[in-house]
Amino acid sequence: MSVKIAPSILAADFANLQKEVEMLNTSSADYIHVDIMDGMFVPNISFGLPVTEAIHRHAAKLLDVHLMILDPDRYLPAFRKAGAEVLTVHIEACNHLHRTVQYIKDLGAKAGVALNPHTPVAALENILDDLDLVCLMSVNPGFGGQKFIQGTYDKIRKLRQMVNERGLSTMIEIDGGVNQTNAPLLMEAGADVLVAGSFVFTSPDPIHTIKNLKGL
Ligand SMILES: O=C(CO)[C@@H](O)[C@H](O)COP(=O)(O)O
Repeated sequence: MSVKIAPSILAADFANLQKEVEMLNTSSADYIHVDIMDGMFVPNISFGLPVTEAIHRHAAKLLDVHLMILDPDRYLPAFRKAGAEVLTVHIEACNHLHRTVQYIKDLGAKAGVALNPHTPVAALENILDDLDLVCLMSVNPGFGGQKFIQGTYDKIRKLRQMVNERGLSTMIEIDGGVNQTNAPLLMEAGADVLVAGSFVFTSPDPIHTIKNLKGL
């Protein structure tokens, strides 16, 4: 099975958001990755609920919502209502992660947990069995267009081993600095989903770029 691609809408032309979403609808993308930044957990503010709801209104793809916000429990029902199919919270932003993950599931969404580059995959030891997705950040979160951190490969291999040993179907998602050069290596290391922002949206033909990233 080919890797899933989740173009990050953060890199889209916000002045033509409907057009950008419609373009993704015609592509082989599997999800639309929606980056929510609060200016507190990460040093940037992106957009929030009304924009997510507007993306959902035009999207034929599932929304993979990445909450880079402190105390995300406050907003989980609202983002679910706005169209999130996957809700991913940061391990570094949750005091009671197990409760947060159950809350996401109770809302009927798939539960994801993201790890910053400095956080070891061993931190997932007691929560992994409950997760639908783990997002390994391959850049420090907050901005698109950053350089891929090489140490990510080792984290993917370790996590792939944990997932396989437990017989889980938890997806491994890689987020940040993904491009045509590292995509095959990320797949080989064990990634299931690749988030790609600037590489897709700054390319002359995003539909073709998405197809290439998938290895089709
Ligand atoms: O969450 C983030 C950044 O915090 C990512 O989703 C980026 O938006 C990916 O963008 P590129 O690195 O592919 O440009």
